[in-house]
Order: sequence, then C-alpha cells, then structure tokens
Amino acid sequence: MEPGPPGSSRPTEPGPCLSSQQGADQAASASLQSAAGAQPGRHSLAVAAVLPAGGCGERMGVPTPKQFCPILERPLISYTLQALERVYWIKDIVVAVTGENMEVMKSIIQKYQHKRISLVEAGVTRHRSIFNGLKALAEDQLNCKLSKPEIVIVHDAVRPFVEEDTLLKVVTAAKKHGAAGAIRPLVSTVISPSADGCLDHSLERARHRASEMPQAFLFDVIYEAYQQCSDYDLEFGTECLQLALKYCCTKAKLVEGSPDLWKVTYKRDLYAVESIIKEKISQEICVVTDIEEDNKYVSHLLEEVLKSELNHVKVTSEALCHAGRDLQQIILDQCYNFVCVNVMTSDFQETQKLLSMLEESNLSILYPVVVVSVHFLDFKLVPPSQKMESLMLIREFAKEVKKRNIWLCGLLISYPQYVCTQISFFFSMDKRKNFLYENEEKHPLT
Ligand SMILES: Nc1ccn([C@@H]2O[C@H](COP(=O)(O)OP(=O)(O)OP(=O)(O)O)[C@@H](O)[C@H]2O)c(=O)n1
Ligand SMILES: O=P(O)(O)OC[C@@H](O)[C@@H](O)[C@@H](O)CO
Repeated sequence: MEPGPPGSSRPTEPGPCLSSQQGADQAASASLQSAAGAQPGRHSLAVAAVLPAGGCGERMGVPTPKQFCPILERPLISYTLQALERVYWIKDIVVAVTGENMEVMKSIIQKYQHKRISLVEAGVTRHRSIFNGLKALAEDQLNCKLSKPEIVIVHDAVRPFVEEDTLLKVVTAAKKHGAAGAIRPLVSTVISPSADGCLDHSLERARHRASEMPQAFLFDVIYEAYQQCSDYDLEFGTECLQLALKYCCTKAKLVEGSPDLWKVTYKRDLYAVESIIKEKISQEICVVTDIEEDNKYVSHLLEEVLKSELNHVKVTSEALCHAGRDLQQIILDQCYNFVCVNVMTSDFQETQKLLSMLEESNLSILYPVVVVSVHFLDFKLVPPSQKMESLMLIREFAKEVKKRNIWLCGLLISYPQYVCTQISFFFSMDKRKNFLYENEEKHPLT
C-alpha cells in the first residue's frame, strides 16, 4: 500500500486524500481559480505560507520552546505542518526557527515526512521572524528554490487546528482586499487601566474581536509593509494586519474563524491540544476477525456491543482472511483503533498479519495506533495459567511494535461452556497488570 504522506490533502483529519475529499479539493481549487479571476486553463493563485516558530515560549514555563513540546510523543509544530500540508494548493511552507533549533526542526521534518517545507532563521521578535520568511519568498536570497507567491498566508506554528476552509476564506478575501485575518469573539472584556493602576475605561466587548491566525495578504502588500516598518513596530508589534494598514493603507477583511484556532500559549493549552487530538483519532474502531466471511457472528456481536457502549464512534468489522481492499481502505481512511479477534487460532499469526499491514501503511507515523489482540480459551481444556504464559509472549512483541508507535495489548477471554466467564486482561506494554474479575452472566460469546 502506498504510504499516505502526512500532508496529503484532507482538512481537519490526518492522512491521505480520499475520493470524497478529492471532490472537496476540486471545489477548493475552483474557489481559488475564481478568486484569482483566472480564465479556464490558466493556473490558479500561487499561495505560500510563512510559519513563525522562533519563539522561546516563556509563558509556557518549560525549558522546551512550546512549538517543540510533545503531544502524544510528537512535537506540536508537526501537527501544524500536517494541517497546512493537507492543503494541496499551498505550494511552499516557510518556517522561521532559531539557529539553535534548526537541526531539531530538520529532524522533525524527516521523521514525520513533512513536504514542501523550507527553513529560515528566525528573528528576535515575531515580526522579524515573519519578515525573514517573506524575504525568503521574495527571491531576495541566492540559490533559493522558492518563488514569490501572489498570496502569502501567515500562521503561528503553535496554532495546530487550522482547517482548509478557513485558509480558503482568508486567501480569497486577501486576493480581493489585499489583506485578511481570522477573528474570534472576545471571551473577556478588554479594559484600559489608568496610570495609577485603576480602571480608566472598558471597551464594549460586543464591538471588539480577538485577532487570531491564519492571516493572508497580497504578497507585495505585506512585503512592502515590512520593508517600511519602523524598528519600534518590528520590536514590539503583535499584529500583521496593522502593519498592512499603517504602511500600505490596506484595510484587512476580517473573517470569522472556528473555536479551535486559538494559540498555544500556556501549559494548559497543551493538555487541551492533546484532548482534542485524542478525540479526533478515537472516532473509529475496526473489529478484525480471523474467521471466514460467512460466520462473522463474533465480530458482528462485538461490533454491536461497541456501538451500544461507545456513542459517536464508528465501528466497522472486517475478516482478516480477506485482507484485501476493504481492510486496506479502512487503514487508508485513518482508522487508528483495531480489535483483532482470534477465534480460530490461539497464537498471534493473525494479529501479526494485521500489524504488518499497519506497518506497511505508515499509518502510525503521525498518530499512535492501538491494537487489542483478543484470544479465547475454554479453560476446561487448557488452564488459564498455561494459556496466560503463552500469551505473555505478546509483551515482547508489543515492545517491538511500540517503537513504531503501535500500542499493542492483549485480552484473554477464558470460559467454560455455559457457566461463567473470567476475563483476564493483561497489558503487554512496558508494565504488566493482571487482574481478573468474575462475570456471572453467561458470556455472550459462548
Ligand atoms: N522571536 C519570535 C517570537 C515568536 N515567534 C513565533 O510566533 C508565534 C506566536 O508567538 P508567541 O505565542 O508569543 O510565542 P513565544 O514568543 O514563543 O511565546 P512567549 O511570548 O510566551 O515567549 C510562535 O509560533 C512563536 O514561535 C517567532 O517566530 N519568533
Ligand atoms: O506572539 P504574541 O503571543 O505576542 O501574539 C501573537 C498574536 O498577537 C497574533 O498571533 C494574533 O493576535 C494575530 O496577529
């Protein structure tokens, strides 16, 4: 299976472009073409992005600059790059990082297979970092493989949840107005303190908005603004839209953004990002069985139980013996959670077959993949302790696949005929936890 490059175009969800998504991409392309005023057959807008990523994250209060802080063992900036890479009509992505972080950034690009990325040296302020990115695009530098775009997107590297439709809106608005930026309603009221530290006045919250990212500009407008920019503004400014207004008399069009556009600034924001990502990759479970298609009773039963227990989670089931297009497509569709039900075999061959498919797909490069290997045992035939020992092999096996971001655990369901069910659940990752609990009901699987 062709590994899905991390940046394949698919807004909001990770992974390669799907046939249904291609339709949306074509719609986006049509929108860009109309925004460009392009005649049929002519190319659409040339769009590039500049990502300032040269800060030290002082407010985060940790030694690692926040753009490199891990979320599910992957640096925050990689999620932002993935979000932009999914948008196929962004031709180049220029990232401004400090010299000391250049090698770290290069290793992230290599490990997560990011494409279309160019690196420039960051400046001592955010505006200077953005300016350095613009210079790289302006063909000011020798041997630079970048070309000057018509439209440039500016997006903070610490805003991972940017979606294609928001990018399309700001780019389309920038083509028409010269500049555009995402905004969000204010959560707190803005007040102005007096010199003695008391309230001077408060602003009417409903009449004001928070300026967020992404922003987009006609390249010539924002590049001219930065070239004219005073040292004071370069040093202390925080608003690119203001530079376009002040130095190029260009009034930016304001575009309502989605709630997830917020900037990661404080430590609590990292926990919020992790929760959102976990929620995104937990939307689907695939039950894979080692039995023939015609008696998939077990998997359908498990599928129904999971559907009833887990609201809003899509549950599918496939027979591993037919490890053809259907299962391949489920993997390509970015399912990250698999329950491998071993009814006919008591060893790991079938689970290993699934794991091989997952490793070939490169699915786990971007997000952890969870595989639960389920095994059944009639303990009248084989005492659980003997079976448990053989299953403990899974621990070594799991340590191996964990290196490739696949989290494997095992579930042994041992049962006599029609009496009771013991479910021994063991973790096979780096620590073994073995607990048994009795369930007096007749196990539905017997
Ligand atoms: N000299 C700088 C400062 C900031 N940034 C980038 O601008 C974005 C938004 O800035 P901010 O949230 O202020 O980041 P930091 O400056 O790192 O945060 P702090 O102010 O808490 O130090 C971040 O992606 C940051 O890496 C940059 O490229 N160059
Ligand atoms: O870097 P700071 O945290 O000071 O501010 C950055 C933000 O101001 C900026 O990302 C948006 O407000 C849009 O300009």
